[in-house]
Amino acid sequence: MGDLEAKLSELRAAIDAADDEILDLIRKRARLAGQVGEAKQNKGNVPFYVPSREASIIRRLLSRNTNAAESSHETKIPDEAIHGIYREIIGACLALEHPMTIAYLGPEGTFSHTAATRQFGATPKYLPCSSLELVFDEVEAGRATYGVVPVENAFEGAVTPTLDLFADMERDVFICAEVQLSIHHHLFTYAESLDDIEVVISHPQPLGQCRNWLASHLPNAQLMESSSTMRAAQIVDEARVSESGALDWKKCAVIGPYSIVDKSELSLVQRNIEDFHDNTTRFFVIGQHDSPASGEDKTSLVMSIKDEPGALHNLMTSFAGRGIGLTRIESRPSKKKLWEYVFFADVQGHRDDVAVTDAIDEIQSKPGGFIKVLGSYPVSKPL
Ligand SMILES: O=C(O)C(=O)C[C@]1(C(=O)O)C=C[C@@H](O)C=C1
Repeated sequence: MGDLEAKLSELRAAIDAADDEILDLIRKRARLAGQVGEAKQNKGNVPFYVPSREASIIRRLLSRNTNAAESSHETKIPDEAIHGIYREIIGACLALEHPMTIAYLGPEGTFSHTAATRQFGATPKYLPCSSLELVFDEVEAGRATYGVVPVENAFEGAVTPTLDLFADMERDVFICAEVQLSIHHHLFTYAESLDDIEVVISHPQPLGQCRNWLASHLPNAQLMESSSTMRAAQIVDEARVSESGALDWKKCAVIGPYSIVDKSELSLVQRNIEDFHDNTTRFFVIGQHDSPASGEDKTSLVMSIKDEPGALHNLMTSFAGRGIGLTRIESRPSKKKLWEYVFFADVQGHRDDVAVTDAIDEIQSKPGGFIKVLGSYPVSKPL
């Protein structure tokens, strides 16, 4: 055996021993989480999923990892890796405590699916839904334990169908976590060259997020909207199989995630066509409860006030006067009266914080004031 082989086999034996220890510790962790689950079960009506606790665990480990790298002068294990490893471990422990079904805008492979698996790992059962409305329905009916829905893109703005579902006062779901996902779009087609592409199909958000690229590379292509990116790939594949002629599949292209390569024979012809390379979409995890405070939280609200000059300013003073920062404000038509609006706001802090509670109470007491707390949840970082 050469020197290299001898060295490698010694190191690999040490890695095997380390892996054994890691596995034993994961098993120990799962047993402890199982005991937490039993305690909750005995108490009844206590959520198994606690986003604030998960956020605290991950924040603590990220800072421990940074400190360990600094004090040992070793290369730091990237935050994304620590995050991914622990999300997977915690997700497995959670699913052992209680079976989880996670609804998302499908089919499999959409960005919503990726956001869901980033949050809950590979262990739960995933339930693809053909519309955002169905994701809400599944959660409300209890057929899904949680749902994952896109809420806004950093460059394209609000996912308005999601906001409209939250604005529906008949809906009874809470936001319990947020997930921020880096988004890269790719172009897929059966066409021989870009010159042959006449139709580009995707969800309206990716079409908007690639607007400049499309204008300069496919200026004459017709843009066709689909319910999701993966559905766009299915539409072209269905046209290819049926040869119905309704859609000339050889002249179509699709914009979507890399996962299309696993689900379709479409060729990936152009990578990273998003207009902004730090393109990020924010998703909400919805469920039948929100999250306890984690120490660094946001609260999402939907509100309205009497329609008069300065109405929005009047709403804002309740927060600003208490030093509560706003991280997002969005308006949507109320759909009750012409030119009347509801406002969506994300504010810093938890709904149990005195300042936030006071601001909410104050808005409620203003003439025509209405406010619904959609949920408080831990602040997340883009991944
Ligand atoms: O601490 C809890 O309440 C648990 O249920 C344990 C645990 C974990 O694995 O650490 C699992 C799921 C929860 O979402 C949070 C944490």
